[in-house]
Amino acid sequence: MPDHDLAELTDVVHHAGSRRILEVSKLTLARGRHGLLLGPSGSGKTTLLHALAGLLVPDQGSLLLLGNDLRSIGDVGRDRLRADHVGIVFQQLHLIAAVSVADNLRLARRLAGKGPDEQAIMDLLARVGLADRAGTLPADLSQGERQRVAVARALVNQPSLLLADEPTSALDDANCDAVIDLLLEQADLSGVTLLVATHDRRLTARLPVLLELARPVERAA
Ligand SMILES: Nc1ncnc2c1ncn2[C@@H]1O[C@H](COP(=O)(O)OP(=O)(O)OP(=O)(O)O)[C@@H](O)[C@H]1O
Repeated sequence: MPDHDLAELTDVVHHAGSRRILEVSKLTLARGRHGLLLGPSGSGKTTLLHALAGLLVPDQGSLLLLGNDLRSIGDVGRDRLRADHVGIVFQQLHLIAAVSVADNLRLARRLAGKGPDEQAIMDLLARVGLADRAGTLPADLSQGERQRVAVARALVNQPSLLLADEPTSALDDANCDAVIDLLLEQADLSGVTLLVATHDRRLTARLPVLLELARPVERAA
């Protein structure tokens, strides 16, 4: 694979209506360099994660993912790139409630156009401590266990980049540490680069801040 950065954003701006909700002059993500995207509530962290995942196209600027210009490759190209290279642990997790833990991982593979790989699915569930919960519905798990499923699902397609949106903000210190331990351990085991979007400054003790977003009111109109 060519030796380019994982992602490179330059002069990215995005609006919701007439409001400027994201402004990034420069962000480079290098392979293997885990880090934080830090900013207060409403500063555009989720918007930026969605842009990196090709879920939205920013109004202005350049956004390269593994050397591919996300602006010019179209919806199908962005879907393909995301399926092949990006895993996301959403803030609200978005597990599929109607199917089992293992089926959540199987579905993620199908949606990415990949065949079933039962061994990989069971290995991942074992890695996050859920080998014996494969047949359980998400509703019958604790919140911490559901988050573990979401991490396993985000890794099941062997992405290059693992994005996690506010994974710790509602947690006490011990659980905050446990979640960041989980993400770092699993990212390293999978050889994935981790980017955590958060307003939780406790995480600065664990990961370098790669980009700090300003409060919306501090941004130029
Ligand atoms: N589709 C949309 N329509 C209108 N406003 C939006 C839309 N998406 C985001 N916004 C606004 O853009 C700003 C940035 O939102 P975003 O969710 O990216 O921030 P965030 O930093 O992730 O916030 P939080 O930490 O609270 O999740 C917020 O003020 C939000 O209300």
